[in-house]
Amino acid sequence: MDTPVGTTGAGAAPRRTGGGGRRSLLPRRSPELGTGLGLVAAIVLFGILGPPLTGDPGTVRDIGMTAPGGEFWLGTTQTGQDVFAQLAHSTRGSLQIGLLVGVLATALSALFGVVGGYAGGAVDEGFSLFSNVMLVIPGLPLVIVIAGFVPVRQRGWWTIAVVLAITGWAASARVLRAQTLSLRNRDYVAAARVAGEKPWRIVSVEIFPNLLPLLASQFVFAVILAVLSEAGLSFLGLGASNSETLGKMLFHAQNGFALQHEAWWWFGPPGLVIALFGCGLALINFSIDEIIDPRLRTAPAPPRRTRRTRRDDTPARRRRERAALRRDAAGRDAVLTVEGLNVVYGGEPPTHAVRDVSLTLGRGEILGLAGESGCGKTTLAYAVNRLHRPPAEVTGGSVVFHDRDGTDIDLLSLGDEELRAFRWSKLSMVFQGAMNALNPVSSVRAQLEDVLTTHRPGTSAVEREERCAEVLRLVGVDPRRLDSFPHELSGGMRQRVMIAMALLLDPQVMIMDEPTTALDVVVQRGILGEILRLRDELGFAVVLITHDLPLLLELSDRIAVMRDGEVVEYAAAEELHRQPRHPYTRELLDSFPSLTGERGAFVRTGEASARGHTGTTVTGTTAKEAGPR
Ligand SMILES: Nc1ncnc2c1ncn2[C@@H]1O[C@H](COP(=O)(O)OP(=O)(O)OP(=O)(O)O)[C@@H](O)[C@H]1O
Repeated sequence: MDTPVGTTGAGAAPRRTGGGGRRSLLPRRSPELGTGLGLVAAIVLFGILGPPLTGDPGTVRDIGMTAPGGEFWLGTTQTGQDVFAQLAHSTRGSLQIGLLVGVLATALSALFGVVGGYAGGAVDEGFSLFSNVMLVIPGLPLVIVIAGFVPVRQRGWWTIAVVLAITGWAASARVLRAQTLSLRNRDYVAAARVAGEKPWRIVSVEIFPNLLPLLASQFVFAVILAVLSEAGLSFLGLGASNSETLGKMLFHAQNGFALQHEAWWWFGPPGLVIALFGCGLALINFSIDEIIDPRLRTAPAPPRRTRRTRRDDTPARRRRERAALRRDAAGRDAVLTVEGLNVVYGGEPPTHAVRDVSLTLGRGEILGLAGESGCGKTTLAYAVNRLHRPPAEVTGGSVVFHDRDGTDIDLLSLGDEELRAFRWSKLSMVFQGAMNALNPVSSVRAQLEDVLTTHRPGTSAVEREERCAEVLRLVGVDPRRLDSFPHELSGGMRQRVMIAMALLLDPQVMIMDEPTTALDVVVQRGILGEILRLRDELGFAVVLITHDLPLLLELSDRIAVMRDGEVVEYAAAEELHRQPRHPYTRELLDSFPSLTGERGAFVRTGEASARGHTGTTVTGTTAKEAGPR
């Protein structure tokens, strides 16, 4: 087992979380889903098995209207017909219509919405026009007119279903079209197009699966609406002639003066079945997203672990460690202290993504987090800022922010409102893939001003304008770009705008998670150079996350090397470069050869920068400049 190396490396040896166990493919069993499935399954079973078991619902008996009991569980109608048998046949009839309408309406909306949206041009315009026309025609009157015109003998259950489907697909098509237009421009669809995939394949393999949650809920909605609409039509005497339905039962109950005779068993059961079926489908609808989209399947929270996973957890040891952490900041006041942080993603099996990590960030320091993909860098950064979401859970440790005014803020115990006020004003974050983090339909001005309005509501319009222009200037973007929309900016400019946004409230710490990954080397270096300059100018501290160890060596004051969630080495960048102590660090450094064949063509001077930071300044070239890796 590797032991951590460095000044304050984590104390625990690596542990692996449970090996076996199959990942759950099913959504979390929620009470809504269980109840919904139970209700719908019971009604469907009743519709399937009921008719053969209950016999002919039309048999007339000379017993008149009788209350439930004895031979007839739900009593009889005026003509002595068995209400229970009628209910079973009517449930089957209504289900048939509901199902057919669901299938037809969903297919029509998918055809007009998805195909039109993807094809674009004249096809889209034609389909859109047709959908819009269908949308403005009032549904129920049209159904009544169509159903009224169809001769009674031809008005079978399928005719009613077709009529209901024709009048019920257009709204869904509009929603699907909008979603398809958005998906069409996603990178993975562009990649499929570039890879030469045929349009039908792109629609069915790349786009369609992403629309499934929407389609499924539209299907459910169409079924509910069809059952209710059919009941309405039958009640008006315009229902199917060849099939018993729940609506028809209600129609006959009304004609037989069931209400006046207080024969609740005649009209009550069909009404109840309609209501329960609608309820069941609505409850399933709640869970549809979770059933279809694996990203939404949150596993149950992992069992709470002990707050400390260290063997020796005595207060004396903790005091010693805290003192060591403070000493680590080497001449700098600490602005952030992370101690023994543990983060676990619950699931089957759980992933212990951050293990007992202890770090100190000095005021104005650039602390690099290095390590291969999946070692827990992003999870650590999110947990520090309390941005982690279930199934991630902080199972131990502390994160303390040491404010300029001398107060210590325990981040893990802040309430929601305090946390909202804290984030961005004291600790801001530039996210991985931040280029895409700007809202495409808001101007740069609106997005920057939004931050000021939220955190400093008292700021006047003029002050906001000045501050926004100032931060843009700081990051090297012309303030005239305030009125631009994100799509009018280059990737590098968008990234600079994101950094400007992170600077707006003059934070003391900035966490940057792969801030320049998607940019070319020249732009990347330009932006990182700006960050160094701004750090010197404004004095904020940076936690910089990247896979690029040479870059970290160049920019950071200290570097923490992570592996399997643990910090295995934590040292000054210079020291780590010259004398890597942990075999994994050596392995990482050796994986970045320079063109000259030597490890990284850096010449670190080790001099303090002009502002007195102990950060190491660099001359010469980086491995990145030296050539491709
Ligand atoms: N939502 C999640 N559910 C379960 N496990 C997750 C989840 N997100 C991340 N993990 C796991 O947590 C571990 C750490 O992931 P993390 O994204 O923090 O790594 P990283 O070092 O930032 O990787 P990269 O550099 O590729 O972004 C990985 O094993 C990953 O599989």
